[in-house]
Amino acid sequence: MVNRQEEAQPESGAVIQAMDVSFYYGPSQALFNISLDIIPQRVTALIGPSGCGKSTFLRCMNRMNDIIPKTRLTGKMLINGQDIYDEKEDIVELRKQVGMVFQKSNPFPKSIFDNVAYGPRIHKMHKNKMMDVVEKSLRRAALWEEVKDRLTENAMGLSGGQQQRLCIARALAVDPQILLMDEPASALDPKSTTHIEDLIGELRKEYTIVIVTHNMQQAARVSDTTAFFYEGRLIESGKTKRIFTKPKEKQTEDYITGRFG
Ligand SMILES: Nc1ncnc2c1ncn2[C@@H]1O[C@H](COP(=O)(O)OP(=O)(O)OP(=O)(O)O)[C@@H](O)[C@H]1O
Repeated sequence: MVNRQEEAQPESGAVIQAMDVSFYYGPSQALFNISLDIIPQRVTALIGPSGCGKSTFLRCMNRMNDIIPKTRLTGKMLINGQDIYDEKEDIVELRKQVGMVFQKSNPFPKSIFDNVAYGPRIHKMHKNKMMDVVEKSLRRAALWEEVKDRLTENAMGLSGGQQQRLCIARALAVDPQILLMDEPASALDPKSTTHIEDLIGELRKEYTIVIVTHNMQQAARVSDTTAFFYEGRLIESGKTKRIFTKPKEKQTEDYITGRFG
């Protein structure tokens, strides 16, 4: 099997470079020799059937798998040319640079304001700047107008779609370069899903986004580049339009035409 990324070659250098990445949960190998360049300020969708390793690969990009005991990565994961698995890597800084949004929104049981201010406080941002950062982040997450008069209310009182946008605002508050999104809309109703997809369209102007999705229509709508995974292997990657219209590999074609998965 060949890892293809012909059209995906960046003009100006990849922001994330996976180089021959394999990943193990204890003795069980979940990823096999993945090499993929992620292009800055674009949306890259990771697609493939359940259990093919999409989330595992996503979590390798900010070392989120480190919290699972007995896991191991081989190969290299470079961000801006730096190996994030180097022993000198500062994990707190890494997670600031590479934000993450999960399938199930997970606001803290605190006020809307405190949710967004959480990261900036950890990074010791001065109190005077906090209100500006909270407003800017909520605006970027397209939530400000809905919550500006209730910032002190508990975030758990927001709707599911609002909670997910709050989690996006929380991730943006520390000014990341990259945003990882693991099925960010799969628990939401169609209207909230559209809202999140529109938001991704806006955010791609400023951030590099990698999104895991089960939903192929969603991948086709929101992403510039698509990478298809199958059984822990990267089968094919390239421009989304090409992947969905002229896949080169039979497994990709079978998947996008709904023959399996
Ligand atoms: N914490 C874990 N411990 C052990 N094995 C795991 C763990 N998480 C995932 N795996 C295994 O790794 C493989 C890849 O799983 P992963 O969740 O990355 O796939 P996925 O493509 O994101 O699937 P889904 O779309 O169902 O979320 C699967 O075989 C899964 O069982």
